[in-house]
Amino acid sequence: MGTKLAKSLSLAVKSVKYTRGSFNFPGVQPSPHRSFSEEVSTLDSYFGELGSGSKAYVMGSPTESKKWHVYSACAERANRPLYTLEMCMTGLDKERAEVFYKSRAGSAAEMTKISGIREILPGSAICDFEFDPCGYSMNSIEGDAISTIHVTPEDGFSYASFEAMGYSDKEVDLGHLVERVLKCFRPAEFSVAIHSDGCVEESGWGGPLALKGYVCRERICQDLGRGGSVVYQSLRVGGGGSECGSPRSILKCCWEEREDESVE
Ligand SMILES: C[S@@+](CC[C@H](N)C(=O)[O-])C[C@H]1O[C@@H](n2cnc3c(N)ncnc32)[C@H](O)[C@@H]1O
Repeated sequence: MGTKLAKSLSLAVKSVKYTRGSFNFPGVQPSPHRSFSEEVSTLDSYFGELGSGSKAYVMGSPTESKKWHVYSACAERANRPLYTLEMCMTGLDKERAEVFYKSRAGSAAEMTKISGIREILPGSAICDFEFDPCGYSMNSIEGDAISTIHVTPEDGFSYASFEAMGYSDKEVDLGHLVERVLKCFRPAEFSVAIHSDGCVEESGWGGPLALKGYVCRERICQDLGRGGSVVYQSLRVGGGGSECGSPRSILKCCWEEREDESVE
């Protein structure tokens, strides 16, 4: 995998990060995605010896069904902090989701425009793609920064993801960026995970998100050693937020512990 490819190019792997939310349908995932423990074992077979070893966490309190999974292995700290923003959105507003049906918008370019996606990062160059009969993906680039969006608009299991890497707290206001993304999809629930090679919590992107119409369910900060840090926040429409939980380390000996990844 990555290590072999790097060696064939006379390069060495410096750092590895694998993250994901909770699967909507955990029971139908193929190997090695049947559990996070299995994913970690597979990743460790390639990267487990990198630096001082890997770190793996399931972030989210026991009362929350949705978790954030993080695997990190790092040989050395990066010279400058690189920020990654990941948003997972479920329960998309039906009207907003309809935009991603070919019957409604004929082309990917049209979907990009009428959904509001074009306004999220206005300076970026977008390569978009529409699926038949529905669904949408785009990749974009802006200088050193990239972003990507994938939309599954089907009612009952609608989902959209937004990921951006290379933008920083100095140039982009996180609250405004997240608001522009939310405007496109109006999800009932969503999470925001920010990773940086430095300390996210002390950066301009590390504070609690205050977004009109949404309440925070939980907010968790996790240090990843040489791998930097992650701030994970989970929000939902309206009231009824829950208390913040603590991250649960599943390092090494604890991997066989089964986690309940099902989503109600
Ligand atoms: C945005 S795509 C997922 C893209 C993602 N990069 C992937 O490869 O899984 C998911 C949406 O496209 C629709 N779709 C239609 N044809 C598809 C295909 N051949 N492969 C994946 N999704 C497809 C799905 O029903 C869903 O609404």
